[in-house]
Amino acid sequence: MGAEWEHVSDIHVLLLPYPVQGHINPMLQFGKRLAHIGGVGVRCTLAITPYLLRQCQDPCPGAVHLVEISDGFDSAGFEEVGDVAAYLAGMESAGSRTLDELLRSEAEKGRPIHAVVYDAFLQPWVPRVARLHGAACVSFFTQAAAVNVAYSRRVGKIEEGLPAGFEAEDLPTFLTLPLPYQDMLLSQFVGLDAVDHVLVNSFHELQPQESAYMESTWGAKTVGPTVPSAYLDKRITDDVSYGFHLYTPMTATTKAWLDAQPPRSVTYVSFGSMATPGPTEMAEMAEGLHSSGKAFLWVVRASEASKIPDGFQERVGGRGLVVTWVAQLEVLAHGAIGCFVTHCGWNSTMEALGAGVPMVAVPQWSDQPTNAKFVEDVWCVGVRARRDPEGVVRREELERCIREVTGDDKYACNALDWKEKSKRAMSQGGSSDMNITEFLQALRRSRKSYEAKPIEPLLVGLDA
Ligand SMILES: O=c1ccn([C@@H]2O[C@H](COP(=O)(O)OP(=O)(O)O[C@H]3O[C@H](CO)[C@@H](O)[C@H](O)[C@H]3O)[C@@H](O)[C@H]2O)c(=O)[nH]1
Repeated sequence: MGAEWEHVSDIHVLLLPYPVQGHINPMLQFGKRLAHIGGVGVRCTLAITPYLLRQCQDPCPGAVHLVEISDGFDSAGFEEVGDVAAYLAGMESAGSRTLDELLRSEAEKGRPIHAVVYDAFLQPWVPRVARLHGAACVSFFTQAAAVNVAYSRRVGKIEEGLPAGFEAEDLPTFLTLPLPYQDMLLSQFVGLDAVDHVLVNSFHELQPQESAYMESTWGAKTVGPTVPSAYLDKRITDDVSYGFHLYTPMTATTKAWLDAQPPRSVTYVSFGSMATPGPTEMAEMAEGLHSSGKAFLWVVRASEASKIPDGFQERVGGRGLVVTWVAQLEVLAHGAIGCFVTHCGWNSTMEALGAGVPMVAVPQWSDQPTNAKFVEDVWCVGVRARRDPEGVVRREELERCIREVTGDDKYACNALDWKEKSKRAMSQGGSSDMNITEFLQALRRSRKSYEAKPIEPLLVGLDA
């Protein structure tokens, strides 16, 4: 038993994200917060696939320890595997086996895992294994409460009516997702009544009705936004980034360029870590940015770069900077940023709210249309770009949206309001802070029953 691990009240929490950037960030960040609030008595360990561990060149997970878990594809990323069904099946079988090994080996090392916080996308196979080891099972939702509620009611799969004020285009895409994804989204709720805790990366005030519904149905608690402390409450002094970039951020180039721009003059454009807009939409976006007349910083991942029109950078000169990845939180917090053209991934959406930056929403798929609906109509912190009959956001439309958001102060004012509310939720006594504290207290209480539970052989549990 190591010297760091000698406290009678010690709790060991294993964090198990779905292995993509937009799911690793919130889970790792939650672990850092838990370790900070829990103090020396709480150890947090994040389990990551070997492939992603290699891809992240300089991890800075703060107080969180990193360990390996396999998804069955140790030498290839999800993009190389390509086949969604094969990937998800491989992840379940290799993941179950290596999770079992990990839980055993940590117990043998004298630091047994008392709780497994796992991505809701990994329901129900993670709890099946975790329970055999007597660990508390904690399902962690990385998407908005409104989206989770929509999926749980299968809205979009069966026509059972739309929520008030919602059009079909505002719902999470469901029927257009590949079948294995549809199954995964519905599986989030299979056996959810039986897990020990349900957490949501959001804060109550953002979607009060939907958060209350999740709380009354599954006892779900909001614990977000899981954004590094430096951008919110500033309680964790060295917590300045997520600490697990899967792509290398071009921080120095970006900062030098932004520093030279006037306040609130730059349009920041990023579609997160997964979106792959078609070549036509990318070309339209390029022309829309050009014709908006504003300076812009555009993140185009290396895999998407071929879709940028030839000679584009030369044509726009110093007015635009195209980069392959940035430290997004730093960019959003930079005074030069005036608006954010975003695909409305849930992390990007909450990061923009937390930074007080208004948005132009260009949702692509999955939960993003619903997030865009909230951006435009509920929080009024931006506008949504509309697609033409061919399904493309044209240059004129993008230009119109950028001009609207940067030309009317109401969007920036509303965004600044949400910045304060985000900060308050995570500050001492805020809604999410209290939920995290209560969660920790519950783990401390349940540690006793953990000690009483015998570990069963894995095969019995998996066959059941
Ligand atoms: O140059 C960049 C671009 C992005 N990011 C970060 O990458 C994350 C991206 O997350 P998100 O905005 O949620 O987008 P996706 O990567 O697309 O996330 C997936 O996961 C999310 C959470 O489930 C969903 O909401 C999205 O629809 C889904 O595509 C954010 O934390 C960003 O700060 C960077 O650090 N640098």
